[in-house]
Amino acid sequence: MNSLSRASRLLNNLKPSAATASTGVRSITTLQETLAAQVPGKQAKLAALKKEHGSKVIGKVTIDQLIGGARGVKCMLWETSNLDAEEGIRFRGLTIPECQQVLPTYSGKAGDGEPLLESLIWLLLTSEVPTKEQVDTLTAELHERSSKLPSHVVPLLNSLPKDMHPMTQFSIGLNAAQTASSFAKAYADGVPKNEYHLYALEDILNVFAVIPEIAATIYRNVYFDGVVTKDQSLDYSGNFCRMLGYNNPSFDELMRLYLCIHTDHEGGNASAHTTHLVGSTLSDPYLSYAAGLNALAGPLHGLANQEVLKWIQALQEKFEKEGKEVNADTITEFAWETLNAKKVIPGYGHAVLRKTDPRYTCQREFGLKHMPDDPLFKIVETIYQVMPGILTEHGKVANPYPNVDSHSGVLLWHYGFTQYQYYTVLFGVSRAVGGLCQLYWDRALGLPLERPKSHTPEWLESFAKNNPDA
Ligand SMILES: CC(=O)SCCNC(=O)CCNC(=O)[C@H](O)C(C)(C)COP(=O)(O)OP(=O)(O)OC[C@H]1O[C@@H](n2cnc3c(N)ncnc32)[C@H](O)[C@@H]1OP(=O)(O)O
Ligand SMILES: O=C([O-])CC(=O)C(=O)O
Repeated sequence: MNSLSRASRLLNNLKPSAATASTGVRSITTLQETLAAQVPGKQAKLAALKKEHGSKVIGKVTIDQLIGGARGVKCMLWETSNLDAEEGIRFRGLTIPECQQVLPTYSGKAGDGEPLLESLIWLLLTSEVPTKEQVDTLTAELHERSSKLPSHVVPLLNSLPKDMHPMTQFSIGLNAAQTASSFAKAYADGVPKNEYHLYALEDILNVFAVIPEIAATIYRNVYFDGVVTKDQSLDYSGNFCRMLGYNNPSFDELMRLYLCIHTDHEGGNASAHTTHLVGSTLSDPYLSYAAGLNALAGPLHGLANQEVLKWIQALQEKFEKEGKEVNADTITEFAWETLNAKKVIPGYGHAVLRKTDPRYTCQREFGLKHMPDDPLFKIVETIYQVMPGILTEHGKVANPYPNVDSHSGVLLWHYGFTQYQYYTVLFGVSRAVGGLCQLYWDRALGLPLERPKSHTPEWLESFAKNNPDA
């Protein structure tokens, strides 16, 4: 088969069945059609930018930055979101409150409830705010694609030791699902590079579709009976909640909010960057995002949400034993013990943000609305009152304010979701969306292998010696 007919066959396969009504008349523009219309223009724009301005200097790099984890070094193209140190994240230009105002919700009315994850997938991929009808077609398509989880994955997950960390299991599960990759097959078959994005999109939508079952199987296996029950009459998040074993409309709303706000945080964060880096080698989207999951599993990144709960549990345990109340004074005492032991306060600080994370703020607002009297919610509120002052006094931290991980666990705990070792898996279900929507554009724009330059300490010493005024 020549590559043109293969590509047009793929495009036909990609059209969601729900987009064509039972009459066979297509009434709305599908996700694939929207993207197909955008790709040539975006490719041309990027080529023009490179041609006209490619040699312009946008920054310098100091030795501090080279040693210090490349903070602030501008070296990555990222379409889907942008992070401002003061304001926080914007998804395709929209802040979180703006997304909450304009994106379709479960009730169908924007602003009435939390946005659907499918709305955000559409927004991040296309930069357009979808209609509820468009979102519904995507929900139906993802439900249909969920059958593409290879049959060996659940038995493999069932065979894993229950005490293996849920993130390790998640990574194994997604790596194992890679046998279904269309991208890997297409590459092996020798498709031309201008078609890579078509196969990448196929894989990306399939990853979105199958990861709830991987994640839910891990949860049900490790903590319960291993039984996963779907309800595909619901949206992506609602169905995921049923698969996890939760059936509470308020928890469904929390999960919609949770899954939307954790999706994307521009390109430099470790999980997104890893996905982008691994994808740049033309590893397929399954392998690329499995690598991203391994980055998310680190305690300075996504694992911090479990560490926050662990920290609060240890705090409660200590003062209960001592017969003391958990209040501003005891929290301050415990925070100083942590800092003096040269450990971090989980959920505080950030590599880019210099103000309270708006993802913290919207979760706090959810808490104020749904659980203002919850004892753990109140502890988090008290921590928020004292911690910025403590960290400022400590004097090392560039940002003394809370990040997203500081609040997420407490909200889950309120609904009885107390298995905090699992929390980062939920983060991983959401982060797939940001990392992989960008990976689609990486391939559509033909971005090259990522390969920055490193230097030895000897080179740096000699550079510094020979360039006293640099
Ligand atoms: C989804 C996310 O990934 S959000 C981040 C989740 N991670 C956490 O919440 C873990 C706690 N926070 C941290 O460890 C850090 O703030 C990070 C990793 C998020 C950012 O790291 P950096 O950009 O290096 O932070 P910063 O420039 O403020 O670090 C300066 C010093 O303050 C320390 N510091 C930063 N945050 C904290 C904190 N919460 N508690 C104690 N010390 C801290 C750093 O360890 C560093 O110490 P060092 O000079 O001895 O190495
Ligand atoms: O931006 C970062 O470095 C970390 C973070 O908050 C995220 O990835 O969500």
